[in-house]
Amino acid sequence: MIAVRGLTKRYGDVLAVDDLSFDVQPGKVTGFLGPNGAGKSTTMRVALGLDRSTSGEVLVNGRRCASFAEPLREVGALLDPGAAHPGRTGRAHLRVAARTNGLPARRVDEVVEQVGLGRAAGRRIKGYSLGMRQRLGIAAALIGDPGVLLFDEPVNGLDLDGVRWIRGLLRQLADEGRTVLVSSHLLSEMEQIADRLVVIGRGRLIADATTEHILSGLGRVQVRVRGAEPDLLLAGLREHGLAVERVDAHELRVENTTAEEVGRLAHAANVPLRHLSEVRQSLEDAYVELTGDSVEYHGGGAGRVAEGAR
Ligand SMILES: Nc1ncnc2c1ncn2[C@@H]1O[C@H](COP(=O)(O)OP(=O)(O)OP(=O)(O)O)[C@@H](O)[C@H]1O
Repeated sequence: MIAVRGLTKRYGDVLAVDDLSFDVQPGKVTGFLGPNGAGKSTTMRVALGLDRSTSGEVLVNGRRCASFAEPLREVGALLDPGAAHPGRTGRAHLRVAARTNGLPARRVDEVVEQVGLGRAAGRRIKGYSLGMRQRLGIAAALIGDPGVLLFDEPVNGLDLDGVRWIRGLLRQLADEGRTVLVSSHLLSEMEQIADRLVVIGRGRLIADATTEHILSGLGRVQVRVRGAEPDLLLAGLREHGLAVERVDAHELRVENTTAEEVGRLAHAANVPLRHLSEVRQSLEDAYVELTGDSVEYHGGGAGRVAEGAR
């Protein structure tokens, strides 16, 4: 389990993470979602003890990572697949990781097999494709058989086969009861992988709930309507408590209702209609709106998705 508690991280004038708190539970894939620069990598680096928090803390299994004598047995991470020494072979890279964490040499062969690195393990890392580097990084994350795993944008730059393989692996790791946190800036990717989502923007928490709950709250329906007398129609709809906005001189946009309801109210107000349609906002558009101005949404504003069913 991972517990992020009031985490704040400043780099000079840049507030990268701003009083962030959330839990990551075992047995589930938790997606860590936010636009570029939202603070995902910073949170992960602090969690791993690679960076110090300005205030607050991240606990892994109740302790700070820096306090683990053999950290790879507790927590594995894929942060920067380019970080391995290019002149070493993949196998040598993994041997160093095993040795410094008191792990038996056989773990090297086991993880090479598990990630499908095959014969490439004997080649120098500088000749690796991005996909092979990702697999090597994941092998290093898994080498200590840890209960907690952090993956920072693991599907970046992978082909479809690689993406499918990572999805399957994340699911398997969660099904084995491990705590799995995986970051992405793509809602479409997380939608397919994550059981829960922690959404951040500008370092602050925007949403923390099941993926299903967040998705159902995002793709809202709007009704577009054009009538013979827009002013009369607008007044008639507002009278019934509907949120109505003017799109232009002729068209109105009505939130959180159905075309049928708007048609019924227009009829009651005696306004002939020229156009009536329902538009479902795309999830990606909704996500951009949700994360676009996180300050506006923070603290229970209209766009904030609160905790729902677990
Ligand atoms: N070492 C650093 N020095 C200065 N600023 C930093 C440093 N690391 C991160 N930042 C800044 O902190 C903010 C959060 O960055 P971070 O990399 O954590 O975001 P992210 O959500 O992981 O984004 P991305 O998806 O682009 O990786 C950004 O404004 C970034 O420029």
